[in-house]
Amino acid sequence: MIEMQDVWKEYPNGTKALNGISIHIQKGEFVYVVGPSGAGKSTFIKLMYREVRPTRGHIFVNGFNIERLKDHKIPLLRRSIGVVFQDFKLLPKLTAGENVAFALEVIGLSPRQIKRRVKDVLAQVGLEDKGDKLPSQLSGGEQQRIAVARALANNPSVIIADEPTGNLDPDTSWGIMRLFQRINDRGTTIVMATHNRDIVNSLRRRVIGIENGIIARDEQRGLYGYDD
Ligand SMILES: Nc1ncnc2c1ncn2[C@@H]1O[C@H](COP(=O)(O)OP(=O)(O)OP(=O)(O)O)[C@@H](O)[C@H]1O
Repeated sequence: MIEMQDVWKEYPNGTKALNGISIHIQKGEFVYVVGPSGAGKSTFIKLMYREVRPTRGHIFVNGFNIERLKDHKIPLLRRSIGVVFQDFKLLPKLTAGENVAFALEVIGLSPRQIKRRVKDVLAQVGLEDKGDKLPSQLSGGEQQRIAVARALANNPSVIIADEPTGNLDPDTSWGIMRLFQRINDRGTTIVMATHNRDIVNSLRRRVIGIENGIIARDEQRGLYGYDD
């Protein structure tokens, strides 16, 4: 499902972000990516949806060969992956429902199919009654739920989340985690970079620790393991 073979990433300014990463993540897994600031977590995650390209190595995601993928095939890859960010990245002038619909309109569904799918994913995140609100009219936790609904819209086999609880208070963060858990229970793979020690130590799952651009540890039911 997600495989990296000896992947290196050096940014154009010479920063060596990843120095030989090999990893295999199977369908249905729930994986935390942890490590000190600047260790390479975001780079590791961005490689999966080809936001950045590896300097060398091989990456396969959902059957796509990432480094060989032609530009016009990138949307196909991204439709098979839902991405959730720390700062939600909702379009501010669109309502919650329109933000979700936007992810669907690019794939050519009919207006009726879009409407039904938007309703369905908003219900999955518990916000079926907030579809008409603008992001600015929603709390941080609600905005993140809408972002999760948008990530779910195309029924992806993987959800990739980069610090999804980083801007949320503890209670709201747990609400988002319960949502990810439910999504994972239905078979969707979750890869989540996080600095949230409490969550990693309480909701025990596979932990991949990245330090200085390499995999320092990879544990089933691991712990957070850092003091930050
Ligand atoms: N676009 C870029 N150009 C140059 N250097 C970059 C770029 N993006 C990241 N880096 C550098 O690559 C290294 C790894 O960064 P990355 O964002 O992957 O780390 P991280 O583990 O996600 O950090 P954090 O926990 O602070 O988000 C850092 O030294 C960072 O400064």
